[in-house]
Amino acid sequence: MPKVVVSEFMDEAAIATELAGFETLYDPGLVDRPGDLAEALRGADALIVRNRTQVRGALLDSAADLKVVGRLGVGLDNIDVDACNQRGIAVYPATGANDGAVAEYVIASAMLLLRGAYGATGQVVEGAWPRNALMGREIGGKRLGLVGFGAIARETARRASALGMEVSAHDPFLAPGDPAWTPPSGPVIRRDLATLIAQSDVLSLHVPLTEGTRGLIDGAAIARMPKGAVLINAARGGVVDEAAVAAALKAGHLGGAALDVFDREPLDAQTGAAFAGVPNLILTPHIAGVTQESNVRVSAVTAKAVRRHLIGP
Ligand SMILES: O=C(O)[C@H](O)COP(=O)(O)O
Repeated sequence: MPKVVVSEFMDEAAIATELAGFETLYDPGLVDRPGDLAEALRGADALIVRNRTQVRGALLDSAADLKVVGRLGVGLDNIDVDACNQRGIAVYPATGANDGAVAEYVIASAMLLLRGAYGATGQVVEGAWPRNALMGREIGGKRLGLVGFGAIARETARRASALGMEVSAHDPFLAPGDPAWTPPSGPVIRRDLATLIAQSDVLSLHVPLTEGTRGLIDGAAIARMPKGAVLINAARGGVVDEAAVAAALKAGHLGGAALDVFDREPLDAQTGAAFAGVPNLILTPHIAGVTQESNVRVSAVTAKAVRRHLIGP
């Protein structure tokens, strides 16, 4: 009977249905107990993780029988894919299963930050009526710039087009003639990165963290964004210079920012302090891709992939 270890949270119904008959250890706390995880991986055929379990080095050494890693998400920066390949361990990301969740997060953040009307509940309760101060902006007619135009960015573009945004994107890996640039929801303008940064009212990031994308949106890039623009990072921490975002919000150059991902997760006292008192800022704990619905989809896709790999269709 194949042995499966799940070291972070997933939908338990997917374990019950897709991994029925397997010896499955589901312990979402294992990610924080490396010794127990190493012990659990002895003799394990499969490991299922989210984005916190570091699948590399010592962990792989403790998992001599591992054949497959299921990733409950799409980012692979917590997995040493080359080392897995060398050891003959297959890696399955849950491609496509959380696209809609991230796209909705981006659109919702853009609307909240442009409109700026939703932070006044306390004032209204107290009898204030700050109508002029809360006269925000509409999303319709605004220019959305997508840095990276993969599956999540395309879902974001579809929703943005429906809301009347003009959508542009930069993606050096996507050929100019690729049909993705002309989806049924309306054409997406292909731009170089500098133009995209300079001509977007809302700039949203959709790239993995690589040597090529680390620090891509630094202080200089932010300075080239139009005054009042909104920046959204639901991709990976490290792509954006967090201190530069805080400074640009404080200075009033950026009109708003939503950060779901950070260089260091969770924030510590020092990194958190950098954001204290910064206006028009939404911080969320790497949750853009995680909804009740996407958790069900991602878990099912991942458990199915692991099952197929171990025992076939
Ligand atoms: O890479 C992803 O899909 C997102 O970061 C979500 O990952 P998670 O499933 O580990 O939360």
